[in-house]
Amino acid sequence: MKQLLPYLKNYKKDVVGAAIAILLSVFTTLYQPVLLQQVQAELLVGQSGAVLRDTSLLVATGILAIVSGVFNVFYAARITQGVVSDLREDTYAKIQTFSLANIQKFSSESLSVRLINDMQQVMNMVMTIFMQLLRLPIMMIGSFVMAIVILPRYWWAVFVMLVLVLGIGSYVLGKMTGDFEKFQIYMDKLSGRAGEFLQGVRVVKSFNQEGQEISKFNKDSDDLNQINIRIGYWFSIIIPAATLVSYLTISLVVYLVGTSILSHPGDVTVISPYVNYVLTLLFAILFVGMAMMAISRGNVSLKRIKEVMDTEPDVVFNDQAPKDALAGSIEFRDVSFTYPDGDQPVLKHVSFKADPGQMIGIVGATGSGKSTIAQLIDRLYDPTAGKVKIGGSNLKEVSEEALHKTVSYVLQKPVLFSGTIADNLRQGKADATPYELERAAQIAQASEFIQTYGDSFNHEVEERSANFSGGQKQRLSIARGIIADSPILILDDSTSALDAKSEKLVQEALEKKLSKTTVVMIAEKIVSVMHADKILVLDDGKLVAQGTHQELLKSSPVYQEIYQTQKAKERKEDL
Ligand SMILES: Nc1ncnc2c1ncn2[C@@H]1O[C@H](COP(=O)(O)OP(=O)(O)OP(=O)(O)O)[C@@H](O)[C@H]1O
Repeated sequence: MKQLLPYLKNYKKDVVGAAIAILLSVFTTLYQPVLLQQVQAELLVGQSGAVLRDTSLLVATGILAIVSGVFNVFYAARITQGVVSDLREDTYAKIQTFSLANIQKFSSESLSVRLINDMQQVMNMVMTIFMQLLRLPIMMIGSFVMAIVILPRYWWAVFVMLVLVLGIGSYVLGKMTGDFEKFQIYMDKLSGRAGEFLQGVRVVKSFNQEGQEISKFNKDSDDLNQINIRIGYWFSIIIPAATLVSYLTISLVVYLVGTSILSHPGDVTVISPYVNYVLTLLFAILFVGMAMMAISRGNVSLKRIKEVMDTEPDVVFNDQAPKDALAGSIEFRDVSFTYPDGDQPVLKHVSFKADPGQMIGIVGATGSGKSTIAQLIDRLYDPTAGKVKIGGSNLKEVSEEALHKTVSYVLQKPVLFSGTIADNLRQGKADATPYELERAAQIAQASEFIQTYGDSFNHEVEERSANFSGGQKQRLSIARGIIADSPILILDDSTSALDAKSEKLVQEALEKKLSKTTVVMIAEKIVSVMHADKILVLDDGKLVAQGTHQELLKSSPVYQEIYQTQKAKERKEDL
């Protein structure tokens, strides 16, 4: 809860407004039964002037209760919206500083549940605090004291009732707290499941896996339901049990007052306000129970948000370093790397150099560590051991801006965002001119299909880029990578969905038009990189050979094997 205090400071006036409104509202609630008792007593003795005065006062306190209630809601809502939206923005900004390793540790689904569902729970908690928390203890103590003051002879009845109802409430709340925690964890799981299905919907459909996906989803949904039912079950016990205890107390007191009315005739006027105070006490306790539930639930969520806020980004940039682009050289010096959730190194003592303007090919079996090298060049992760340098500087000493100006990374799986084609290309260079858009599209062999759209670069990309083929998406993401004219361009198997002719055209265009750019080309097929200035051969995380195609054919058995296997396969396909 301490975590919310700095946010509350921005809403001091609203907090004061809410507190004043609550105090007024509590005062009117507790004062009304006293006025009622006075009116009854005055009616019995026929004091019509006093009846009129106190009835008017009763109406006035009623109006005050309504007005203060409205103001209370107004201020509480302003505080809640303000505090939670500030907290949400800060949490989102914090997530933006996370490295891939940070995100992987939480899982992207859990982060989105924390940003949306957990924030909603915190919102309920803050609203409850400013609507109920100050009011309820005063109401509880006030109605308890007033019930004793107006009927002191039976003080023990209301005391026993209080103990019983509080006992039931704290027992039930204790049972529920663990379930709130489980609820949020099941929410993470369920939204992870839904996210995975939606991302892989094509695979699910083509492999006819809908039935299996539905049963997995239903199982997680049932688990969530079970928790919800259990929470509802405890909730359904607390209200009838507490109400029963209160009505038994009232019946007992009415019976006791009835049997002793002759010796205490004044008690007639006490019954109605007494019932009022006992019921106020009951509702105050019930609302405290509900408020405690909202608070305990909100606290669970706040703890989950705090975990995000307290996480230090794994990758920290040097903000003091120059912001200009660096030269296009790359050096790996004895680099080893293990993924945060892995137990085996996926890169082992890798060392190589690339000079500005060179084309570097990286080949190796699937899972040999090719993409990992690319991710280390773009500093998505830091090496576990060794150094990665670009432009002669250790990446740990480079500013984030300089790195992003120097390295352009075209991912293995092309990702486009909803918006127009131009919007997507301009993610590579925000102020790209139409000429630059066209040049990048031509190099990536995307120009031809873009021109088939009447609206050309203004053609809309649908959500998850569903209106483009795999090859078109790859061409557009290559164009986005090219447009910035960065000194280093990484193409991570980025031409795999292109036909052989288009792939060759992209390579020729890259060689001709980006001759000063250091291109790191990761490829499954050797034919895609055989013209590179240097080819790195990876085998199970180790750099087993490096050199030109001709050199490797002579010196590297691994390279020869890959090349011969691929050639044999090609021949078979040609037949
Ligand atoms: N985010 C990750 N977390 C944990 N392990 C990972 C992660 N990404 C990759 N790996 C593991 O690291 C190893 C190297 O993966 P990498 O993606 O670098 O291989 P690759 O040579 O690019 O493979 P491919 O040709 O199939 O793309 C693999 O064993 C893979 O399972």
